[in-house]
Amino acid sequence: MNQDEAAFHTALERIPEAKGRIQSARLKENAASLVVDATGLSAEARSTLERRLKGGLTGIAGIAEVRIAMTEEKVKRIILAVGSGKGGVGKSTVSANLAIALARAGRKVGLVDADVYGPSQPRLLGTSEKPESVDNRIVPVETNGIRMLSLGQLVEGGKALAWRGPMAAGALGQLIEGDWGDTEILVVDLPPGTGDIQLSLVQKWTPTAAVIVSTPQDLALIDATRAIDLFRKTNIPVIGLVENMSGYACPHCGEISDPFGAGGAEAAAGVMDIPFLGRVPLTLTIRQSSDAGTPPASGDGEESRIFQALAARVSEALNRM
Ligand SMILES: Nc1ncnc2c1ncn2[C@@H]1O[C@H](COP(=O)(O)OP(=O)(O)OP(=O)(O)O)[C@@H](O)[C@H]1O
Repeated sequence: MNQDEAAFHTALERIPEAKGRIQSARLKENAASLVVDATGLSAEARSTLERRLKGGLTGIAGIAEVRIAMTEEKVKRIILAVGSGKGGVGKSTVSANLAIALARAGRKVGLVDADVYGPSQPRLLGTSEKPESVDNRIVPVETNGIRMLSLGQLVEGGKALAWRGPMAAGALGQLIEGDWGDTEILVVDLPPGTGDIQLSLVQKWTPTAAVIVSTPQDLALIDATRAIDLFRKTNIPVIGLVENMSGYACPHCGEISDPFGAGGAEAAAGVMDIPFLGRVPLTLTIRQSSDAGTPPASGDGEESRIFQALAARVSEALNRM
């Protein structure tokens, strides 16, 4: 190694961001050529690394030019679709809290709010931060230990969304293909039913698996069956059914009553031959904390434990796939 090469390698070692990422470094005819592993870095972190490398090597004796090639191992990302047959069954609430509970269990989680009719994740997660774009990709906002992008962030607050067909699919694409960095599991909160957004998701991004949320009411379950059919027909494994608003725990005496009946979803899951993932009771805490933008799964109460148990079952099912 000549003197210039030694100075080049010493300068490289002094750039902390480059540690463990340099796959090859050569100095030939005053040009430094680097191959850098950028796996898992966001677009912003990638450009910072590139800047630091150029800055750290420019001006070193024997280096007139710095050439950088970034390589990236494709992160294998799980797309977990959360669907329901009809609206108002608590699909967004379950998606948000499931995503947070998965993150608290150590997974790197992103949440896409694809509900064109009523994007509610910014409110549920208590964030009004607008995402920025870097290199034409939207960078998710970070909140409650997860990353999140919502259709609601793409339009001005209060403006109703009724996107259809190509427009909705285009907007969904911007969210799914956002800069998710090293996110391992992307939870997609779908609109209710089996419309354009569901079809686009299934056709273009082929979710790894789906979870269906239903209430114990018969009507919701009949609708849920349709949502399950859509995934089944397109060969997306349904890892299970969550029964939400199952049993009401009286905040005064603790007595549990079942305004919508009990066990309906579990029985239906059995008939449809899909796993039953568990019950989330109807509680005042879930309603109030969700409306206040402080998701119960981020706290330490009983509700948080319920979502942790749900996340453990979902995680197990994903690990088996
Ligand atoms: N387990 C629960 N206990 C109490 N309230 C709940 C529970 N789950 C959801 N809710 C409340 O029910 C309402 C509807 O929930 P949410 O918005 O999650 O439903 P959704 O199925 O996503 O509806 P939409 O399809 O209309 O977006 C919200 O006010 C929410 O706080």
